[in-house]
Amino acid sequence: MEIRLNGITHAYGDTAVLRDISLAVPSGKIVCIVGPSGCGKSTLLRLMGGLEQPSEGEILQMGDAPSGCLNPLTYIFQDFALLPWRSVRGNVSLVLEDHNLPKAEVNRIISDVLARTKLTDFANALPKQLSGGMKQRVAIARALAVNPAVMLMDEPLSALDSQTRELLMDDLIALWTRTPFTAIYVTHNLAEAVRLGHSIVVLSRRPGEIREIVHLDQPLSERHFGDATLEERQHYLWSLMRDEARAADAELLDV
Ligand SMILES: Nc1ncnc2c1ncn2[C@@H]1O[C@H](COP(=O)(O)OP(=O)(O)OP(=O)(O)O)[C@@H](O)[C@H]1O
Repeated sequence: MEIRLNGITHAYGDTAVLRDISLAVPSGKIVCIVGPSGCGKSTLLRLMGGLEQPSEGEILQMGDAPSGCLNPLTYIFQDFALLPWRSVRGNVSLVLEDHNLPKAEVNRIISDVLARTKLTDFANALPKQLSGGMKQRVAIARALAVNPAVMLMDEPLSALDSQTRELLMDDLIALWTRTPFTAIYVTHNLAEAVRLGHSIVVLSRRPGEIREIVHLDQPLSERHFGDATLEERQHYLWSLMRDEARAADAELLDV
């Protein structure tokens, strides 16, 4: 399934947050969204997920969801949002409970997503026993369990330390390489954007407008930490954002 945004403009009261955003998120690709603090990245994700309606413009879902899709649009947040009293398996099974699936199918799905996220040996552990990186892998397993058409990822790695972030990026690349998924990935972190994005949408400061869409052709599986081409792209992104980020920072301090 592809998502298309046509002329999305959004305001909260008198505060203009997004202006005239038109964008296509192709099936099987990861589109990153970067931009200065407060430019409307999370708002854009909420609009795409249908949690809020835009003031102007339309958001289209084109094409069919994948077979076996139980929830077309699924969020992954930075705070994991796990139920502390449920095991890893119990947190994943939660999203399958209202779908009247045969028990054997539920077990098959859970075993599959735990294997894909390397959590099989931790199926019975409670969240408090897990590191931050493992907790986020549970959240990813839970998202994959519903076989979503599009994953809406809001700063999914930003609560993790830099080494764990590297490991999770490798995991996400391995997951995507095995079975390509469609994702919109909001991040502050330009290193994440150039590692994971097939394209990177650079927003201006609020009200967020598209400054540029940067396309990266290098296959995800060939993108590695310290890669010179990626570093060059990262510098380019920062050159697009630097002045606006400084202005947005000053604006926030004035409030
Ligand atoms: N429900 C709301 N009601 C009123 N204003 C809101 C609401 N949600 C967000 N805003 C405002 O809209 C603007 C954009 O917020 P948003 O969280 O989308 O930006 P962001 O780019 O994701 O920010 P950050 O980079 O800090 O995570 C901010 O000024 C924020 O205060």
